[in-house]
Amino acid sequence: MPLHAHKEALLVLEDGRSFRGESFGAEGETFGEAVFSTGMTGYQETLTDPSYHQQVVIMTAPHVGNTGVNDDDPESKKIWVAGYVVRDPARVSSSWRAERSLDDELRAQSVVGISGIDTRALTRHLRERGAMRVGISTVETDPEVLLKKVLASAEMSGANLSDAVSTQETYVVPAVSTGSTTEGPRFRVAALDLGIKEMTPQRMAERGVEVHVLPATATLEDVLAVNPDGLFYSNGPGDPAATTAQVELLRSALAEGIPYFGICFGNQLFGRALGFGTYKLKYGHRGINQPVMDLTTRKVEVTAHNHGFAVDAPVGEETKTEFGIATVSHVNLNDDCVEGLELKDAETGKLKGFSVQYHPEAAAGPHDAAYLFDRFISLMAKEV
Ligand SMILES: NC(=O)CC[C@H](N)C(=O)O
Repeated sequence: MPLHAHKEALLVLEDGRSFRGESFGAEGETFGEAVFSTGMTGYQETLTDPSYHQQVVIMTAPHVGNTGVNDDDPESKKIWVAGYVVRDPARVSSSWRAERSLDDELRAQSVVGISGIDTRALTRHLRERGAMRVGISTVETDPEVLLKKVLASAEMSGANLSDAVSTQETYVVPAVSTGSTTEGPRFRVAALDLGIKEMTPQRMAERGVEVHVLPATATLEDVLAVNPDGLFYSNGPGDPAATTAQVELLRSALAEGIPYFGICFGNQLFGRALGFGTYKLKYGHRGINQPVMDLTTRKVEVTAHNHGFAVDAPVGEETKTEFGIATVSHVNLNDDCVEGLELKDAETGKLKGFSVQYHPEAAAGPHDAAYLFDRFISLMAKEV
């Protein structure tokens, strides 16, 4: 599966810096927020993560596409990245699982990319100046003209993107059978799809949970109609500060005493529901090698991340909220950013809800944080 003969492509950042390379994937023009991912594996999972909607992903690993594309690894039904930047795409796919080449897949899904540019220089630029808008074009050769279009493109700050990625209809992911014919699912969870990855309901289902995945527009009545043992909020694209309806829904659910677990966007919205603010990180965390400390056990996990925003909450302090006592449960050891929250009943000290900014469901790994799904089970079982 050799690469197609490619024409020239141009990448222009919002601050005017430009790179010339070759077209990779589809030809055309695309715009989004330029972000870099440090993952060396799992490019299919990255491409199909709905949280990357409206983001142009730059891979810091220089050689991407080696194992081609298969139909088993995607985290959703399509590629969500707005554009893809790879230093040196693999010319040959080599894996018994490969069904197509990455180049062909990007073309088939009309995803515009660029290769052959100095991705290290581009990454260092973003690390110094911060995430910013970018344009990639195979039709425009004048950087000045492309820059004007970049400056007119949508910004990530203030973006509400949940409806664009969420399911329209509720669907059920059944609990994986335990082998016993009499045993039904252990728990039922209402999961709000803000851009959910397929691995998430899967990780719950294999622990005996029946997952009802609800649209982002679901109301409290929709949640209660599931008669859930727990409420879950997924990862997803956009600015948490621009999301109101889902924060209100979560506050109503907490008032009803429904146990809560949130991942990534679900951590940010939990923070907002508890009264904390959120802010945009300079360049965010994206990759599969971020060190996070669980402040209760002092254990460090190596974790998968994809976030550009974070919760502004005090570390090492208890915050009184109308729902109970909130604390920061996890921090990132690279930049001390809040990576998890916990809510306990003010009188009994029992856990009422928790969330993490990173990805316990991570495919292709690491799996250090998978214990958090067991913790959700314990919470629903009222063991913690
Ligand atoms: N993966 C996610 O859920 C991302 C959350 C949010 N959109 C952010 O960039 O921080």
